[in-house]
Amino acid sequence: MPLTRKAYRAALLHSLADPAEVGIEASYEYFEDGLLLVENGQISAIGHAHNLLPTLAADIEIAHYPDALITPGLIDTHIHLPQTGMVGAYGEQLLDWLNTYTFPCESQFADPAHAEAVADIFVKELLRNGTTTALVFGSVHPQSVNAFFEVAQKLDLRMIAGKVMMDRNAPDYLTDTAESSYTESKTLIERWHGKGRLHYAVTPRFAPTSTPEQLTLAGQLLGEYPDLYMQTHISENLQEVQWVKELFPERKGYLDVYDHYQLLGERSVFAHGVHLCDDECARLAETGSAIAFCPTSNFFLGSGLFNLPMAEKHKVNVGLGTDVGGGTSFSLLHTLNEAYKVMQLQGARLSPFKSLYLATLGGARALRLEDRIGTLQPGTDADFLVLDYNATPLLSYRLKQAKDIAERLFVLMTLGDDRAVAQTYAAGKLVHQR
Ligand SMILES: Nc1nc2[nH]cnc2c(=O)[nH]1
Ligand SMILES: [Zn+2]
Repeated sequence: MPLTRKAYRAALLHSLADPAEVGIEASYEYFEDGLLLVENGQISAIGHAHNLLPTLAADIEIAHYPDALITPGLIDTHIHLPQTGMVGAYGEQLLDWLNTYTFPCESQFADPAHAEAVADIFVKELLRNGTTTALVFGSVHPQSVNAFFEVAQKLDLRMIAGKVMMDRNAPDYLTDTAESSYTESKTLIERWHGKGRLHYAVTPRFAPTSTPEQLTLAGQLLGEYPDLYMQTHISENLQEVQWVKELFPERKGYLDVYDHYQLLGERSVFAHGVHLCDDECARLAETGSAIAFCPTSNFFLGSGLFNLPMAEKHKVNVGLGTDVGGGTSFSLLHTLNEAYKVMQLQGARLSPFKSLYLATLGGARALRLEDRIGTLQPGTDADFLVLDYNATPLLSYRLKQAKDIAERLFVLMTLGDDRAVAQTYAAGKLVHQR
């Protein structure tokens, strides 16, 4: 294969570590006039332009963005493909919202043509918003995952997805059985897991919609293949938490249900966790499990405020999730704007560098992919964004008032959204151009 090589000159910013662990200053690296060298889909060098330019071959192509910021691609650790068409469903909290809007909307995925059409829109929307990796819920229908992976494979994206397992407490038209969910998941794993940059996630929707038999088989699947992911929901809404107590009275609490069925582990991601207690956070940390923090969804569905400081205290890995369609935006920039307010309402702060971490390296760590994505380190996949400082007149004017990169970053998160994403690159290829 011929060597492809290209250089990108711009301001460059990436996380090096969690600010909660190393302090803000040691948590990031910033080059005001930086150069990123990409070779064969991977980053091969990063540094100051004045240091790297003299080392480049004379014929190398250099893209220069004097008024833009290059960051790693954003990582969405929780989103639902089949809810693309129902963002903004009015008036309900979680359990009624599922019955009134979500299940009927997801039922449309019985039609493979519908699944293909929505998968196409969904992936375009991810890339338009600068999301290069997502952990994705399909519907109960295997074709939802097939359609998604087909699109992702064509673009050589690093993506993780799974078919929902759901064999009770949902309409008959949308349930599988413990046995069928096992065999259908297995077929999808055989077809997709580890193909290129694709990974499979065993996906029991949440404890109330799975029988003990189904949860047992989900745990069994995880033991059968290496590096499989597990994704589900936990402790999002108080009525939901109460319902789980009634359905599983023999268990200590919500997390203990999943623990009992061996669903915790280093590649397990639990969405929301708004109402988790200290002991549950400690157990998540002990097992290396992660939480997806989904602020726009928690506001929209009136679920509550996620306690990020508690997760930090226990050293639980936390990523950021849009949770579309309970969440209201595909934009992780917009999601960070809301995350800041979640912290404000609890008398805490979310620094711009912690925000950057959550949307990039923190997400990568939650997914155990930090050696591949989430930074601009040499040797990692060239998944990155060009954020345009002049995307809108207000953004442009406001950024000119900003004194340093911390303030510019915070303004990008407050005023920025899909409009700020000028280009998205995946494995070194341009996959979105605004
Ligand atoms: N936000 C959200 N919570 C859930 N809990 C179980 N299913 C869902 C879902 O689709 N969205
Ligand atoms: Zn969700």
